[in-house]
Amino acid sequence: MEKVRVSAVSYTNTLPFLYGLRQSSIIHKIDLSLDVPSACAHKLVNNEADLGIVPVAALLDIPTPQVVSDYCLGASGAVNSVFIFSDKPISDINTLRLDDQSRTSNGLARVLLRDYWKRDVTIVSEGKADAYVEIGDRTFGKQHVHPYVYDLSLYWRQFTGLPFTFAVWAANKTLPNTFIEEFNGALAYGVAHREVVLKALPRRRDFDYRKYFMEHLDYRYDDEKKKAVTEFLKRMETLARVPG
Ligand SMILES: C=C(O[C@@H]1C=C(C(=O)O)C=C[C@H]1O)C(=O)O
Repeated sequence: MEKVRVSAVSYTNTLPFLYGLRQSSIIHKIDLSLDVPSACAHKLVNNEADLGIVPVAALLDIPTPQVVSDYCLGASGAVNSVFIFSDKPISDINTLRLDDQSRTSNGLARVLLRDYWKRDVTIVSEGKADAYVEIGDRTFGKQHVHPYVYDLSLYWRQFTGLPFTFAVWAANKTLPNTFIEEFNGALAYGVAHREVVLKALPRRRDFDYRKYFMEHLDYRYDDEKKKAVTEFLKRMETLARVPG
């Protein structure tokens, strides 16, 4: 069999998955690339990869996405790495800049603004804005940089009562069952060995990696997270397309 082209997210949140894949013989059966989430989505949509941890917002652009795993990048409440940062309260912002590394969180910010905060805000892809979306490691330790900080999966929970799913392991084609089972087993191993991954991370005063891996991120793709995907995509589909 040809190697399966796999696109994984290049952020800390994915390290447990990478550990699992690298500890397994599956690593010899894949061509692994590490990409920011928007690039991962682009690869899956354009068939430049076969399998990836796909931002759920991009599932709308893949003709027949096949979710292959019981693991995801999700959160049951605050995730501590997906924010709207602002110098004004949400009630006063008129413009929002999106994060070009994101697909899902950009959509989540817009859904929450419209449906939860009931705000009609102009979206910009670049340049100056009253507030901005930012995701991933760049946000670590940044909660004190701006006076207003909104952790988006926390507000989603307050709005819907549901956890949130940012990205799922999905393929854009049917892959052999034996491969999927082995792949999923490797992911499970990685999630079960988060402590080992934690030991290799540097200590930082302004960010608690242990809490991030063990409490904020929730890797299980369970029924509530599936419900969250359905609910989120239903709302996302009704957003106007923005350039970029
Ligand atoms: C929790 C996170 O979830 C992510 C956010 C994504 C998005 O906004 O498209 C996609 C994958 C995840 O990396 C994060 O990046 O910090």
